[in-house]
Amino acid sequence: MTRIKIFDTTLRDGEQSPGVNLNKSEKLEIAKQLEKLGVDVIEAGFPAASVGDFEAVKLIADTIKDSTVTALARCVKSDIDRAWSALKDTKNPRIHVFLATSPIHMEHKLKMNEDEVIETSVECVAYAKEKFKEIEWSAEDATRSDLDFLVRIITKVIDAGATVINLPDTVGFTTPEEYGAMFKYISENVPNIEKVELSTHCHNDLGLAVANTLAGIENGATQIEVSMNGIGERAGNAALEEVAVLLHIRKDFYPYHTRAVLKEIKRTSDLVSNLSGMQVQRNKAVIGQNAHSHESGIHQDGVLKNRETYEIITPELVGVTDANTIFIGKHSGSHAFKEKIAEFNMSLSDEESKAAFKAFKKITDVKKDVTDDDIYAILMEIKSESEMVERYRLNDFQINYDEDGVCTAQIEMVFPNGTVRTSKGSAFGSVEALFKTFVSMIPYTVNVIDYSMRSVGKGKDSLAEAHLKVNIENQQITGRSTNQDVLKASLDSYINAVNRFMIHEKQKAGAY
Ligand SMILES: CC(=O)SCCNC(=O)CCNC(=O)[C@H](O)C(C)(C)COP(=O)(O)OP(=O)(O)OC[C@H]1O[C@@H](n2cnc3c(N)ncnc32)[C@H](O)[C@@H]1OP(=O)(O)O
Ligand SMILES: CC(C)C(=O)C(=O)O
Ligand SMILES: [Mg+2]
Repeated sequence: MTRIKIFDTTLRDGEQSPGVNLNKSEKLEIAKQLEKLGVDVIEAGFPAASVGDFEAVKLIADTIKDSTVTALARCVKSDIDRAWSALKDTKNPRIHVFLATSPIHMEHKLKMNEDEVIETSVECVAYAKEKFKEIEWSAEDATRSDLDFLVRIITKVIDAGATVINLPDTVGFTTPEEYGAMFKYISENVPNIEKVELSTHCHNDLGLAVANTLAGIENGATQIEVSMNGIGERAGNAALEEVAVLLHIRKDFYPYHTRAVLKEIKRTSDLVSNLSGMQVQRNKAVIGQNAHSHESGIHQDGVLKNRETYEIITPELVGVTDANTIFIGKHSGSHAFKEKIAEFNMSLSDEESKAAFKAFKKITDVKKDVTDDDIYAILMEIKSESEMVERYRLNDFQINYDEDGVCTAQIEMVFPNGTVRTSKGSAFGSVEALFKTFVSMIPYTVNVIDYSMRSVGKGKDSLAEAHLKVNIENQQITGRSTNQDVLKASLDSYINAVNRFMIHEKQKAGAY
């Protein structure tokens, strides 16, 4: 097994993501977590870029003990001096210098010819060698560079003292076959190549960053430059968590391993996402919210019988402790639904289970996220509909508005004991009048804590969904109802909360 070193560039290339700006204590916090994650090299920033970045690199360099700390510099003496001032007190200071080698960058950006690029690179590596033992030199835009020019310049920078040669796919242009071939060509044609370590640095513009990184590894790279959650310039860099988990999961096929502590992945990902403000997409490989969830009935049934039918990465492997592995939704089947019912510790007859599953499927057609609360409400509804459960039922209601804007509600209810009663009440709003009238008819003290309404679906015939949180006799209960009429949905959500309270009370008393 060949050991692959992880060079994390979350704090440098990752911070180059548009909109990301980390302060020095945030950067230190991330660096400490990267150290726990077991990364070999932390690229802490670009000290010449700003005073803040210089201070952050210095703070990280002075604090981190188990990882090498490095910083980026152009082939400019003052950049190298600045990097040295920031890094000199760390255990293994490494400088990372770079210069572009592609025709387009040399001609239009640097305005240098090939010989000048070689001379500048050699001079800067030699200058850096006066201070640093470890020098990484990057051929920026290597994948659009002439291979024989790369052979010439790499030979010279190794002679000047470089210890790591990085071949970046700066603009995410290459493909696995081509990137692998470049590493092979460089390994076979640079005469002094055995003196250095080869490194990948892949961008994700064509969605190939991880595949290209793997191709680099298969062709001689022993260091990979990656970032947490794949953040970085434009479409980002190869995602650390994806490559590390890939090498672990497919160790049957790839003879490589890293030092990454995989169970620290989730914590690191969350920290980077929170501090950078770059949210992780739900379907992101390895770490997205959906990465460990199964929604469709056939998959859920398989997973319930044996996780490995549809799961290659366990949530525990990457430190996910709160995975909703069986996501109950529109595509779920009865096996998964039964499993969910069991979580509520409620015994339902076969008839009741079938009715609950039918009601659940009906809701999934109109509601995007069916929560545990929704399922609980369905189960309560089913229970309360069964013969033995007494409950309040709405027969009819009316609202009248007078000239002063006062609303009067009239409600006709069937009581739990079967009697029918009507009552009236007034308020300045129709919902308030309904709530006030209903509460005057029941023997409980109720306080509304929260009431919200949202539309389900689109258009004028969309459904109104009312959510209510109330305190009944010192217990917090939620009520929910969906209807095309907002007032009916509101009143039903109140009645639903009171009925649920009554079921709770009966459950407590051991009635069922
Ligand atoms: C592929 C990458 O990710 S490279 C890293 C990119 N990261 C960053 O640029 C973030 C930090 N950068 C900065 O804060 C600023 O760009 C600084 C402080 C480094 C430089 O700022 P300025 O001096 O104002 O220059 P500016 O950024 O506008 O232009 C870059 C200059 O560096 C030159 N340059 C670019 N790369 C290199 C290099 N590797 N070595 C030497 N010079 C270089 C450019 O040709 C240009 O020079 P010119 O002024 O003679 O035309
Ligand atoms: C500075 C270099 C390594 C870089 O980030 C790139 O080329 O993408
Ligand atoms: Mg980059």
